Amino acid sequence: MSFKVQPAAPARPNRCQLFGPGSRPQIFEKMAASAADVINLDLEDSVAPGDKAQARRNVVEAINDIDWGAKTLSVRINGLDTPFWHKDLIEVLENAGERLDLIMIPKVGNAGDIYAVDALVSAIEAEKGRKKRIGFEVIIETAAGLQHVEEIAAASPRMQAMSLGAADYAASMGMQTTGIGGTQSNYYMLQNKEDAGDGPRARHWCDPWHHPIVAIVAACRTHGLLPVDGPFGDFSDDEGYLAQARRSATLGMVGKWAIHPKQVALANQVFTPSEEQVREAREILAAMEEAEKAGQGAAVYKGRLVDLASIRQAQVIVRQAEMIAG
Ligand SMILES: CCC(=O)SCCNC(=O)CCNC(=O)[C@H](O)C(C)(C)COP(=O)(O)OP(=O)(O)OC[C@H]1O[C@@H](n2cnc3c(N)ncnc32)[C@H](O)[C@@H]1OP(=O)(O)O
Ligand SMILES: O=CC(=O)O
Ligand SMILES: [Mg+2]
Repeated sequence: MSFKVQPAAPARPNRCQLFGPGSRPQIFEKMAASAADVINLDLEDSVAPGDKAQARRNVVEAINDIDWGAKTLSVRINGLDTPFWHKDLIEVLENAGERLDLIMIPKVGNAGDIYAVDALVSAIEAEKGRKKRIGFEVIIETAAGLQHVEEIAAASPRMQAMSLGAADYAASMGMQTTGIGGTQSNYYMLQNKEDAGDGPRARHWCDPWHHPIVAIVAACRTHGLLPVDGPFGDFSDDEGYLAQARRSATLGMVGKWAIHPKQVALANQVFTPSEEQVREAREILAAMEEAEKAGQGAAVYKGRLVDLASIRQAQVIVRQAEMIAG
């Protein structure tokens, strides 16, 4: 470990973030009744430009009037390249009560973007005498955002989480796809001609999201934020969603967005450590306790090596399970 100890991420469940357009108030109560840990009321890309003003009013009313239970409540504002973002902040923060937890900033390109939002939010909080400090979550979904991911993670003490926005990321990178997340048909390795012989050549699909996911996880873990996987657009493909979520969980992400209510249970399933995973982690901790008593730093568990690093790995799973159980 470096002399600088890795800071802990916020200790709150973030397995699923359910999105809903701010211009569709009919679904807000359904969002509140869902099993998502985080609710994102959207003022950005799911709201048509002509509906932005009404959507702000809907969102303020929903924050003030709906019982959101123990959920983390977030509003996604418009990007800093639009004429909407400052009014999103002013109208929401001047009129919504203290129930609001987070502001989500999309298309963040560098730490200066966070600084600008922080300055405006701080001024409104001070003027209105807001008691609870609003936290920030951001979406890494542009080439610049990926290049500056670490400075963005470190940009403000308000920062709590970072998501990968696969749709805008693909557009910004010039990727040849209209799919939102998941497997991309043309991104594959082809078996060597020689190895295939006379038979058909096997294809192995690669993961085009691997690099940004790892970059986001590393930046988040370095600065004590929650790394989150973003949208999976084809909500008729449960298996595809599960596969994407499992890859993200394996790489260290703590949750994934749902852009349809049916995806909430899928995210919760993947990002809640299973009974089997927790049992095995506890057994490893017990095996290491025995090893320590015997004056050993390494032991054998189910025929494989476990050592002091295994304690840290097992603790990730046990702590995650305990935090979710409350
Ligand atoms: C891709 C880049 C991004 O930025 S993603 C984040 C921004 N996008 C969004 O917020 C979109 C969120 N999702 C939606 O607006 C809707 O789910 C879309 C995809 C349009 C589908 O809506 P719809 O055609 O009504 O679906 P459906 O008939 O299958 O609905 C079944 C029941 O569920 C409800 N529902 C729908 N969406 C939500 C939601 N987001 N949260 C909570 N409930 C939702 C519907 O009202 C319907 O309910 P009921 O069965 O009639 O009672
Ligand atoms: O905002 C999300 C995205 O995928 O774009
Ligand atoms: Mg986006």
